[in-house]
Amino acid sequence: MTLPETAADRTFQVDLRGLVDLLSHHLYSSPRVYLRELLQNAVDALTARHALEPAAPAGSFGVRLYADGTVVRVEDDGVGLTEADVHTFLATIGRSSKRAMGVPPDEPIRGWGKITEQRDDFIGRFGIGLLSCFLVADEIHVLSRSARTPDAPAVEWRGRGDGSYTVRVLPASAHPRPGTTVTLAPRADAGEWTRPAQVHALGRHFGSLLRHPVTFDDGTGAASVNPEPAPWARTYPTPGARSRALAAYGEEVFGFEPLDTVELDLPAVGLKGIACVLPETVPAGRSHGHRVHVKGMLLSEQAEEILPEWAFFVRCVIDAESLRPTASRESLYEDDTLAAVRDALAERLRAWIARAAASDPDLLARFLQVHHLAVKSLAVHDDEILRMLLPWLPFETTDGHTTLDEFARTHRTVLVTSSVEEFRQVAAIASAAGLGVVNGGYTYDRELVHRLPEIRSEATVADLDPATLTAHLDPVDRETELAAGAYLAQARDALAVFDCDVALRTFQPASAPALLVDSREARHERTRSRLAREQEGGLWGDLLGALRQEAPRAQLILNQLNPLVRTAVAIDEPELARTSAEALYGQAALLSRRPLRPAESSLINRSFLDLLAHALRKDS
Ligand SMILES: Nc1ncnc2c1ncn2[C@@H]1O[C@H](COP(=O)(O)OP(=O)(O)OP(=O)(O)O)[C@@H](O)[C@H]1O
Repeated sequence: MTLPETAADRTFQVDLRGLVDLLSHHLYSSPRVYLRELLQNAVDALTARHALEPAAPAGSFGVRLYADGTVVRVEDDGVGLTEADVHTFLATIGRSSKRAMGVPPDEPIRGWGKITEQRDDFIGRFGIGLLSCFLVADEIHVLSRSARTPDAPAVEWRGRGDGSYTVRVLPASAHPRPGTTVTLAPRADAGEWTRPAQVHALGRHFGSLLRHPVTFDDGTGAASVNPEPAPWARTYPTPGARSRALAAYGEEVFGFEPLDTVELDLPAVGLKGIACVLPETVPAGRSHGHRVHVKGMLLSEQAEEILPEWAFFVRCVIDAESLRPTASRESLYEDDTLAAVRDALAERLRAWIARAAASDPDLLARFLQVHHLAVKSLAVHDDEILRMLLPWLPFETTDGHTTLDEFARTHRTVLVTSSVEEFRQVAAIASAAGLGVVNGGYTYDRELVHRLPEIRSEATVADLDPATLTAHLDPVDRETELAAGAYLAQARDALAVFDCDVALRTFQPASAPALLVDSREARHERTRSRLAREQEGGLWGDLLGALRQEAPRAQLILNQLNPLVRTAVAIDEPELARTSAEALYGQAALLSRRPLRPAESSLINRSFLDLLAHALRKDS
């Protein structure tokens, strides 16, 4: 088959209904965004008007919203449109007057210095925002007069959802002043988004921080939508009044009373705002969106990209000049500016933590009480945070819940367990023996405690193993040891099935008859050895055998200070001696609160029944 010599060039046809459907279902989160897009176009038009008339005093041009239940109108004193503009920009989907004047979309933004020069002037850039009006109306009516040519006529554009439009040139008197008026006659099913009260609420929601005057009128009189500048742009009589006002604003926006409010200010990108520290713990990894305004206009309430993941203990409201929103406006364009903003804001939060650590111990304590897990996860990867905060972080220790700093002052060697269960086993006895032990069983804790010598060179940190503990318990005198020899041999024999050694020591509290010292690694090692023995010769046996180390044994340490133990070691009935050793092992295993193995459970049962039988026999 041969192709025709001259293939005629054709133009794509766009099915506007399909496109609007795509936008409403996949780009915009709700039909209410139509008002955001109209407001944003008005703001961009005001920006262009100020660029055209730089001498005009700030506030001389504004935006007026009107809704009376039958129409929604957005009127601005912006730069307006000529007839040619209408054809080029309004009637061509995807074409925007702002891209030509702003930063070209693909031009890379370089370092901080350049960002100031390359600041985007406009919020819009994709040339599709106006289409969002079709989410609530079938026709968009635009009446405009250009400020660029003072004696220009007015121009009217009617665009319809079916893709057709009309343009008419009207006498200047049809729009006496430069600017643009967009009017929508809402569809019956869009009443929810176009009722006067809703338009007013949406106007306040999206436009409360706009720097141009915005009013709302429902036919009964105009009221300001943004009567006051952003809370951080106001002046206050005292620094205290300022921080109270910022906290109150944070509470109004997020619905919680911030633990503290951090002021954010990055002049290089014209960014100002606040970070509100959450007063309650949030599960790590739960994302909390931040409110991002660009040139005062609220674009996103769920932006996550402005802070690194570790900063999940704050929620921010920011207003920036030059962050670039994506077409949906609900997130931000991932460019060098955003990366630099993220780094700089993270730095501000670090500085806040550092300041609290250095000069506001009360605040730091309240912060760490709520967010220590977040800080621990941060400190593991961030040396600076580690250096600043490790001494202040709370840990479970043999001195109760305390900071590492305090703990290291009373204990030259800080011992750390590798599991919560080990800590439970040894805490009381270790502390009676004068040892300082930290529970290293919680996420990050053991790793963090081991890094203590990096910031306190005089501190020594070691893992607590059974041998260390036993070495710190007082031995009994030779005579007592000899007298107990026969009993200890019986006990060792009875407990050999559990790979458990038996020793006699004296330790406090005297009420504790026995201590079972065992570590999770030791138990794993023993399970591995047992499997290797059972599988001897097979492939698994060889593999497990190769992995086998000298299996560390558990140790049952009997307390010579305990009256029951003193009686037990004197038993001369072999059966009873075995049963009492098993019962002491069972009780110590129960106290360790670790899960019992089936053999241990049956041992506890058996020894209990045996002891009961013995007691009853004795009575009869
Ligand atoms: N109120 C207005 N005043 C002046 N020009 C306007 C106004 N509203 C729209 N326009 C013109 O219509 C064009 C298209 O507007 P639209 O909202 O569809 O896209 P955009 O604002 O350029 O980009 P985005 O899709 O990112 O919002 C604009 O670029 C602008 O030239």
